[in-house]
Amino acid sequence: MQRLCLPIKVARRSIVVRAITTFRRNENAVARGYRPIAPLQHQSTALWHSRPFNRMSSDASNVRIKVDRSETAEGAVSLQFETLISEALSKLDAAIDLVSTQDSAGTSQDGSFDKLEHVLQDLLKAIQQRKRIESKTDLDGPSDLNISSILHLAKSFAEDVTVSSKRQDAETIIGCKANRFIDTLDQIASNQTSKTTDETDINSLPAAAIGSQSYPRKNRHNREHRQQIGSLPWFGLDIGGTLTKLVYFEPTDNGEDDTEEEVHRGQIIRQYLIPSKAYGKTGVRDEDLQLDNVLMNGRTGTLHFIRFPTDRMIPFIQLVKSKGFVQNGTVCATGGGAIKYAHDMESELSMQLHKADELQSLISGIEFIAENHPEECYYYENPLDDDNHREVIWRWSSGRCSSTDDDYSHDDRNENGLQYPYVVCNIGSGVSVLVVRGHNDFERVSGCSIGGGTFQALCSFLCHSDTFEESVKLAAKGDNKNVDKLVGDIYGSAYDSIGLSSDTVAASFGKISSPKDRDNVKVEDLARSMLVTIANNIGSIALDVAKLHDIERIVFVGNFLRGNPTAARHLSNAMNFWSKGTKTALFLKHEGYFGAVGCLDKLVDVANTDTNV
Ligand SMILES: Nc1ncnc2c1ncn2[C@@H]1O[C@H](COP(=O)(O)OP(=O)(O)O)[C@@H](O)[C@H]1O
Ligand SMILES: CC(C)(COP(=O)(O)O)[C@@H](O)C(=O)NCCC(=O)O
Repeated sequence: MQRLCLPIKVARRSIVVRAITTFRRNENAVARGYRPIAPLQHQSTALWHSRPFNRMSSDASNVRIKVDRSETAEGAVSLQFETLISEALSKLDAAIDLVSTQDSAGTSQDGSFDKLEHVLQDLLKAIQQRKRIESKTDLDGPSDLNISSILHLAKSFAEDVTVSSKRQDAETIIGCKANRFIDTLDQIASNQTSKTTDETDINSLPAAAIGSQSYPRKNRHNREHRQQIGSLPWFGLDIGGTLTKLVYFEPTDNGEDDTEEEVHRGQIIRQYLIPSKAYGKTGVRDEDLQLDNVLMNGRTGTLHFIRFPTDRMIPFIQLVKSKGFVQNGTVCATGGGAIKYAHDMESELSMQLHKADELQSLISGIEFIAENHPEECYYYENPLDDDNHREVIWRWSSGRCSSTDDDYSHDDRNENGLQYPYVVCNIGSGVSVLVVRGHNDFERVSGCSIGGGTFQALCSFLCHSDTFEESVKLAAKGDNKNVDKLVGDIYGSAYDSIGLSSDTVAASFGKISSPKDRDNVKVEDLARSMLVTIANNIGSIALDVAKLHDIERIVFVGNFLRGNPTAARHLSNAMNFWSKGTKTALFLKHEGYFGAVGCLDKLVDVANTDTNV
């Protein structure tokens, strides 16, 4: 297999991307049966449309490219792979050329960038912040929405390619990513072009992803596209068994096509939400999790993260009604409450709730945040060492092993990042365990009713702790060894022949079975034992799944982990210990918010199809 490399050279307003491209020049491509779909102005590279590829991407398995050497001749595999890469990189190259040509101020002039990722990030910023393309260029080119979207995709694609190329199975992985990348570009292209032509077949469109002469220059924000995906404001709501998570997308781009009503309602929402971090007695905005400059459904904005107990859902609906937050807006909801409260919400708020599947939203949300927040993921070093444990950022997408990450750049674990396949273990009220094999390719393979809800309920009964936060604090102070019976308590030492150290828990709560123990036990120790019991149980289920499916990385999410490093450290230790270091426990900073983000990110799908779960 040829190895993919992306040496990037940045000179004054000229960006050269070199990679494996079998036909970067028109003649070669034509000779191989491909036809240009969008010759670009001001640049040497045309966009190429690959009919074989498009057939593949529209078939039922379009989320995965199967490069199966046993069924496919080596040459055909390479050709297919090279075609994908070539096409993707042509588009990437085209996007870069297009923007660098148009960006006359040249944000990439300083010549100091040596990584594609940095170049693209700056170009993206240039587009988002200054909007110069829209007002000052004389090109009848694509809209800023188009360019931003393409750059966003190009950026994450380029990063993915850079990282994936280091892996042995790079061919398959990059094939998948290329497929997804091009699919999405095609989707953007058809959204863009649908307003100027009745043609829906992408192959027949002269004005594909970028470089078209036929885009109208007015209405660049593409009102039709916006209407398709729902009016502002955009809210994602995950109504869970214990907590409701609300994600609000605050647009920060110029929004020139927003209606007066959308602008007005946005102001009302911002006045209420943004100045405060707490709403009533139970609503909280997690300001530390706020994400700025996020591109979502073609708009740039800030994501705000808010939560409140689900048992406050009815008062919440009344609040939303009294403030008039969502009239004509778009609310996408997931979680069990999206079904349970659908009637109340729709009738009280005179709106239609777009419902999305909880687990699908969870995975979409994880992947969306992965692309937008390079510091999202971390793991623990020395998890149970009170003095020396350390959270280490696991760069799983953008910025992985960037030059700013010297500490980790030689660490293989970081270079791998979060790539398919991975296991997700969601610890909410209950627990779901999923295997994620690729984009849109996941399966819930296990679950367990002993989860975050169990922890808080038992702490409430046994330790009289009224809140989750109090229970977590108690557990952090306690010592489970005073409550749990250890291997050492039974053997007097380790049980070496089966690999059990003397401090391994042999029987949870096993030391407090007599009445006298009961009287002496401290609530902190009880809370800690509860936490360890639950974490070990969940860890064992997640690990079994990882072993069964031969997957190395296990990502733990859910609000049981919110402000609860003790639990995360125990989970980490359990993974290390029981897998003998072959599996890694990863944690995500937006712990319980992925479902809400995912259903918001799926705005296009849910608004169009009105998914019923
Ligand atoms: N403020 C809180 N109130 C109640 N439970 C909380 C709180 N913060 C974290 N938790 C923990 O998070 C769990 C709920 O997690 P979450 O991911 O929101 O799941 P769900 O969707 O089932 O509500 C609770 O069972 C509890 O263990
Ligand atoms: C039913 C649920 C998906 C609901 O999600 P949650 O509100 O707990 O986040 C989850 O609680 C669960 O998977 N429970 C475990 C069910 C079982 O497999 O035993």
